[in-house]
Amino acid sequence: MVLADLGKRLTTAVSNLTHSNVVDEKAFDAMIKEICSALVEADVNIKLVANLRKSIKHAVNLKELGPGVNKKRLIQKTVFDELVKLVDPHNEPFKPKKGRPNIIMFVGLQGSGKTTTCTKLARYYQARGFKSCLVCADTFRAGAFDQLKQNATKAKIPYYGSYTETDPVKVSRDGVEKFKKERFDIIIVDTSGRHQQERELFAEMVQIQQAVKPDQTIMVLDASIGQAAEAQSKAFKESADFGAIIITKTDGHAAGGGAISAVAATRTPIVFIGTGEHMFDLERFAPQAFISKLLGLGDLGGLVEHVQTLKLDQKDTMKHIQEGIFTVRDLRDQLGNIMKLGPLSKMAGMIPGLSQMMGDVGDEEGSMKLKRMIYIMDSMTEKELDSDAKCFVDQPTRMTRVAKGSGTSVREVEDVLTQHRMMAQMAKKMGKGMATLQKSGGMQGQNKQQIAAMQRRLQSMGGAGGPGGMDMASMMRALGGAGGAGGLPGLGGGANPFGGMDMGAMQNMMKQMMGGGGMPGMMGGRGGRR
Ligand SMILES: Nc1nc2c(ncn2[C@@H]2O[C@H](COP(=O)(O)OP(=O)(O)OP(=O)(O)O)[C@@H](O)[C@H]2O)c(=O)[nH]1
Repeated sequence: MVLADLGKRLTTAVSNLTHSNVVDEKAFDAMIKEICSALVEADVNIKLVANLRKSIKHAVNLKELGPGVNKKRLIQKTVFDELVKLVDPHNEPFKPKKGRPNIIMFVGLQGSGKTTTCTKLARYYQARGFKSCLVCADTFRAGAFDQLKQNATKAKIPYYGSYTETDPVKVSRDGVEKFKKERFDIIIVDTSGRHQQERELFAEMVQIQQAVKPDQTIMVLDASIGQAAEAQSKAFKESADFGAIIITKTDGHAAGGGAISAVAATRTPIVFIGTGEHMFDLERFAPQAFISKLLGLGDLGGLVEHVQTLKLDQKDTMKHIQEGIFTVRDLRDQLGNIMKLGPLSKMAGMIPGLSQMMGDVGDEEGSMKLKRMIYIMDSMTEKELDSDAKCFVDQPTRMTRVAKGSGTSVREVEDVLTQHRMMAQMAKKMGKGMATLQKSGGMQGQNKQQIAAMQRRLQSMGGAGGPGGMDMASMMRALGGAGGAGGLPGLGGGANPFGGMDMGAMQNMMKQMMGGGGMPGMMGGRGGRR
């Protein structure tokens, strides 16, 4: 059972209850039982599961709930909150600062994914404007330096290592000194893994720590070890003290849930999780976002963060949305950006409900559909692209022309225009939300702050790639005018996770984009723009 299956089981347990007509003790107990057995099967510690069970039962006392209380909502929210608590280490990790050397040392067993993760992390910081580099202090395993070199070259990260020097302490010291002189912001030192039993391994780690004086030592753990993560981290902690953990290979194992909760219980911050073999498959770990994604509720904050990393040009669109406008060109630019973002299946997990909707639509089919939409818009005139698309309603022959030019059908052109209309409606709502907030800002200091924060966020979406993850979810919630936590978005099926935002329309649009039944026999010749 992979982690996604655990998520599905948890989601099904809750939605079985929330979709049933009667929410009584029996149905509630059945839901808790299913949640607990799913967690135990995912190797979550039995004591932690028992605590979660107790907390949910305590928070939702069906007998004492007044008639005005929305039971389903309360249950959804409680389950969500308790799952978040389960994986929350309640501890802030070290945050690197620009303009000074931040030395990060990696420790962990052989094969845990250390070398791969070092490069992923260097690339992560590089993309955020930190001058990053790698030092290979694994002189034990033949080929370790070559592996790091290969990864670093692919990711365009400067590296240091030696084929002849056998003392890892010397190599790490020399590498760090060299990169310090060259004013690197992030210097990552990869160490040897060998085997846990080897005393020399731990002694070596301590010596390297003393030589390079890391600002942060990160331990890398393979998710498949499940709750054994606790014992393994203890063994390492006793020798080479570390400040944070990265759990790798969470893409392949439900036991990742066990590993994450086991580590969280020790209050050691989990800084990132590895979600695949690719360079981009590293996600900042945030308990709420993690649970949200696990339950198929998406991670819009993560999505925006990902977009920022890629420095996509969003300036015009964001400016338009602030003004409540959304042109056809905006849609074209956004679809073009989606194409740059990587496999659709990965992106889909970040958009609430989308991965369930995509169902069996593969990455290839999905991206072909997106490409055809882009071909359609590339066959429009400049004027049409910058319009609100009303010209197509006034003159339907335009659709025939565009269909011909792009090698698609009029039906497909209509679909694109329908999708544009949905986005335009959303933009209008967001624009109104901004205007309302701006108006009321004079009365309440809090609103002023909200607007300033929102404007900063909108600006940062414009490709500036500023540091700090953007909380798109709270922005949307604010724009939608919904106060409070808003329960457990989406789990109930028709729930509107962002207050006034029309997420249903957005989901609909994505559904059509990804799974609209394919378009037989047309391979989309690129029509010329007139
Ligand atoms: N699926 C998946 N594979 C990963 C992930 N992280 C690393 N791997 C793979 O795990 C394997 C081992 O990774 P390495 O980086 O060589 O492990 P290491 O800990 O550096 O091993 P030593 O250098 O021998 O100490 C490689 O095949 C990686 O591609 C991940 O998040 N998901």
